[in-house]
Amino acid sequence: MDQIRISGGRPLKGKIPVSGAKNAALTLLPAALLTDEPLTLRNLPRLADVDTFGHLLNVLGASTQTQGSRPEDFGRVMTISASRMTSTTAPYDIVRKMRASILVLGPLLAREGVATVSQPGGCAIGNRPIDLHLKGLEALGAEIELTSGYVRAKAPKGGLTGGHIIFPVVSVGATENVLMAAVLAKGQTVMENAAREPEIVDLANCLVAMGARISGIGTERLVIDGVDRLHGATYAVMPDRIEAGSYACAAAITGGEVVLLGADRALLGSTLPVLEAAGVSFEDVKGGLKVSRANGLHGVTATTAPWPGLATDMQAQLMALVTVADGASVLTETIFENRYMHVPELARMGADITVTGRSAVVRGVPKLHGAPVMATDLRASMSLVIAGLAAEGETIVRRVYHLDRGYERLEEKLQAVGADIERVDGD
Ligand SMILES: CC(=O)N[C@H]1[C@@H](OP(=O)(O)OP(=O)(O)OC[C@H]2O[C@@H](n3ccc(=O)[nH]c3=O)[C@H](O)[C@@H]2O)O[C@H](CO)[C@@H](O)[C@@H]1O
Ligand SMILES: C=C(OP(=O)(O)O)C(=O)O
Repeated sequence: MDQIRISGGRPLKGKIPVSGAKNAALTLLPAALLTDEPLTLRNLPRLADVDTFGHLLNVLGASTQTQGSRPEDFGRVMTISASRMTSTTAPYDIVRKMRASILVLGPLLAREGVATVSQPGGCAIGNRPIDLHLKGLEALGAEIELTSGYVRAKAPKGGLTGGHIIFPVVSVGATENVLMAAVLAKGQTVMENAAREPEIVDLANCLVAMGARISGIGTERLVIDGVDRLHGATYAVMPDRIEAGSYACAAAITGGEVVLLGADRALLGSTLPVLEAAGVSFEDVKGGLKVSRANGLHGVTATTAPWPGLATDMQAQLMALVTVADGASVLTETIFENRYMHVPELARMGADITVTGRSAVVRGVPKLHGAPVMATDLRASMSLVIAGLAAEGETIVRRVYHLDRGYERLEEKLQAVGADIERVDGD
C-alpha cells in the first residue's frame, strides 16, 4: 500500500495551483441527475471521491465523459448525461466508500419519484446522522422507510410538493439534499436556518444555471420556486478553500512563502482571521493569495462552526500549525464529536496536546520530530503531512488513500514548491 515519505525542514517556496473543491464537486455531480440534458462540470478535481461518484452515476444509468484531461493537467472536465435512469438504488458498496453518495437521494426522488440509498453509517470523525435530510424530504411529501440498512423514499402521486422547513441545526448535507429535491417540486419551498457554506452557494448557482428558481442564495433562508424541468448547463467548480487553507498552514509552518493560485480570501470566511492570529500572513496578489509566516507562530483560541465560522475541515491542519507556536492554543470542535484522530499521531511527533471533551489544549513545542504515523480520515492525514513538512527527520504517513480522497496530486504540488516528499511503496 502506498505511503507518503517526507523529509521535513524545507521552507516551501513557489506557486501551488488550487484545485476545484471536493465538497462542491460532490454536490454538483448529483445535481446532474435532475435533468435529462447534459451537465458539463469544469475544474473538477482529480480525486478518488470524484471517480467514485462518477461510478455511482454510471450505476444509476447516467453516462460520464471526461475531456481534455492530459495527465499533466490539474482538474478535468466531465459531462454527465442522465437522459435515462436505469436504477434508483445507491448500493451499500458505493455508499460505504463515500458518504456524499447520500446526496443522490433528493435528486432521484425529485426526478424519478423513488430512491433507495444505503444508509451511511458513522465514520472515523463521528456519528453523522441523516435525520434532517429525511425530515426535510418528508416536508416535501416524501414517504420514507428505513429497512435493512437502506433509506427507501417515495414521492406522492403527482410528485413532491413545496414545503416549509426549519432546520434545528445547520446541516450542509441536508440543505443540499432538500435544495436539489425542491427545485423540481411543485410550488414553493422555504428552508430556514439553511447552511450557507460557499459550496452550497456553488450548488445553488449551478442549479440556477440549469433553470432553477432560487432566492436567498448565500443566506440562511432559501426560497425555491419549483419548475417542471431543468436543462443542461456548463459550470465551473469553485476553488477548494480547504485545500488552500491546508497549503497556507504548510507554507507558514515551514517558514516559506507560497502563492496559492486561484485562491480567494473571501472563500476562507473567518478561518482566515484565525490563521492570521496564528501567524499566517495573507496578501492578495495577481491570480491568487500569497501566504507566508508573519512574525512567528502564536497560540490561538478558536472554535469550529458552520460558515462563516472556522471550518471543521481546517481544525486538524490548524492544530498541526500551532503545535510549534509560541504559547498554548485551545481548539474546540463543535461539528463532530470525534474529530481528534490526529492528536495521538501528532503526539508521536512530539506535539503536546491534551483533549478534554470537545476541546484540545495544544502547548507549543520548539520542534517536532519525524515519525511513522497513520490517520483514519482525510484532514487528519493532511495535518500529519503539514507536521511532517516542519519536523526534523523523516515522517512516513500511512493510509494515503485518505489523502487521495481530497487532495489532488498532493506530493506533486508540494514537490514543486521544494518539499522533500514522495509516494513510496509500503507494507
Ligand atoms: C456545518 C458543517 O460544518 N458541516 C460540515 C459537515 O458537513 P456534513 O454535511 O457532513 O454534515 P452536516 O453539516 O450535515 O452536519 C452538521 C451537524 O449537524 C448534525 N446533523 C447533520 C445531519 C443530520 O441529518 N442530523 C444532524 O444532527 C451533525 O451531526 C453535525 O453535528 O462535514 C463536512 C465534511 O467534513 C464539512 O465540509 C461541512 O462543513
Ligand atoms: C470529512 C470530509 O469529507 P467527507 O464528508 O466526504 O468525509 C472532509 O472534506 O473533510
